[in-house]
Amino acid sequence: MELKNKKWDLDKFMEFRKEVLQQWPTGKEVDLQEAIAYQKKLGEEKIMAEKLQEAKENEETLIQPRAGVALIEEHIELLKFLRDKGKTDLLPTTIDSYTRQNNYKEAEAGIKESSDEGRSMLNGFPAVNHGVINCRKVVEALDAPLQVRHGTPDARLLAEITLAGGFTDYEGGGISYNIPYAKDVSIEQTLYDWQYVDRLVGYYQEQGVRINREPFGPLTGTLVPPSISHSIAIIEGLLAAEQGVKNLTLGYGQCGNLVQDVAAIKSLEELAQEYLKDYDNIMLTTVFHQWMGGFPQDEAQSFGVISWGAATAALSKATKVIVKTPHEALGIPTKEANAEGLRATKQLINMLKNQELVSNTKLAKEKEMIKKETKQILERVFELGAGDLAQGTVKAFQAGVLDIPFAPSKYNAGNLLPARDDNGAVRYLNHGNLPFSDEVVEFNKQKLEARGEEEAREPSFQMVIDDIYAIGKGMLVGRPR
Ligand SMILES: CC[C@H]1O[C@@H](n2cnc3c(N)ncnc32)[C@H](O)[C@@H]1O
Repeated sequence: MELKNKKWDLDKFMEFRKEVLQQWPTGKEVDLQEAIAYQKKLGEEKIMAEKLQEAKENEETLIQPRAGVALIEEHIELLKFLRDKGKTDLLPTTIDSYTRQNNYKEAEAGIKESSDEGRSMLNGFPAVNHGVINCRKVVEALDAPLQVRHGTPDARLLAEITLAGGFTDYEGGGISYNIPYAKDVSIEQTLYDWQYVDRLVGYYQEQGVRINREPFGPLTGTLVPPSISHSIAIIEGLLAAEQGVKNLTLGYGQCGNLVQDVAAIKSLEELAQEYLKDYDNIMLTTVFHQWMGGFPQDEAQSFGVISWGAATAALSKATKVIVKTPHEALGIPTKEANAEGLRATKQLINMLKNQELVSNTKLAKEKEMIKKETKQILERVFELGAGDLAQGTVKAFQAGVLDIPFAPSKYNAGNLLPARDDNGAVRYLNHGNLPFSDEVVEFNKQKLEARGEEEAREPSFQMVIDDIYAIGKGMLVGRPR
């Protein structure tokens, strides 16, 4: 495998497809030309890029849940419920964990078990096993765009089947679905495999079919500083654009301090436009994920966290918000709980329509620092790759120049330690090998020292631990007992 950030030529891509489509019998159902014709016949209400572009133009924030169950009819019923009772604008199909590990045999067993038990024995929809025809049943039963949400390092066959099946948006990327999800999968391998996915989307695009791509913004979802998630999002966006992707949603996971989170979404959009300027006609949107870390057990408190995420998404003017449920601390939500999270979110989005956070010096300062940190990271990534972003990314992880907090992957340095400052904004307690200027290091240090003074304790690893549990315990900043 020779990894470089260069658009795959068609012959190479078509050669690889033969091997990918043999990985499971349903691969035989994929006929690319037929699939393109099928996609072109879809009603506009099913095209994600259309809905996102319209929302962006109207400065609306659309809402979308996560949802997926094992069997087809039940999955359709669930999604219809979320449309009717949850008033969701956009639909997901969350894929089960076996499929995410390419373990289609176990997924098959799970389908049978679910049908025997009369309830979902998988934590998502096993789209590869169901195949193209059955994916189309789901798409045709609903009146909204469907996006594949998962966490799959090798997502090539899943992409082939779901795109041929009429899904119009595909989440993930070679970093964002590897480092936070896998222990021992090389970055070189997943960057390469995701070039295949993006080349497939680029091929649909060149045939006139708009498929949207959404790198997974939140990463480990635990105190990830904005400049880290922005660096990964922009790298995955650039790698996708090189393969011909034109419709991109870049994402960010809520940290919890309003000014920092609004600054994060606005800086993400501005940075992405800057870095993507050499690619024509990119339709860029943003997604804000409601808090991805530990939730309170108490449902009323959970609605507080959900509403805070909804308010922040609206004030940041993100194109869409991914919604949590009051069952977050318990596990997979019931369809009722899922719909409640959506209705609570929609209430806030509606109440905050046409309102915006007053631009002030604090917001400007946060944007400035996020941009500085992100640019300093990306500049080094390009240097390490001698101008090749894919090579630079591999080398940056080896050097700890890219480093995602609390990631399970052995390819992640894990030197970085984030902690909240006195206002709850996420700062670098230890920036590891991130290539930050003295000014940036000093800025983060001072913010944490100010908290230390308030709490009469030195900034320390204990703060990190306290912050990880804080929201679950009803706080934002993990104050000492
Ligand atoms: C990324 C993790 C998030 O995805 C959610 N999730 C994972 N699988 C499902 C599922 N099958 N239905 C609804 N939500 C789900 C989980 O509750 C958590 O909020």
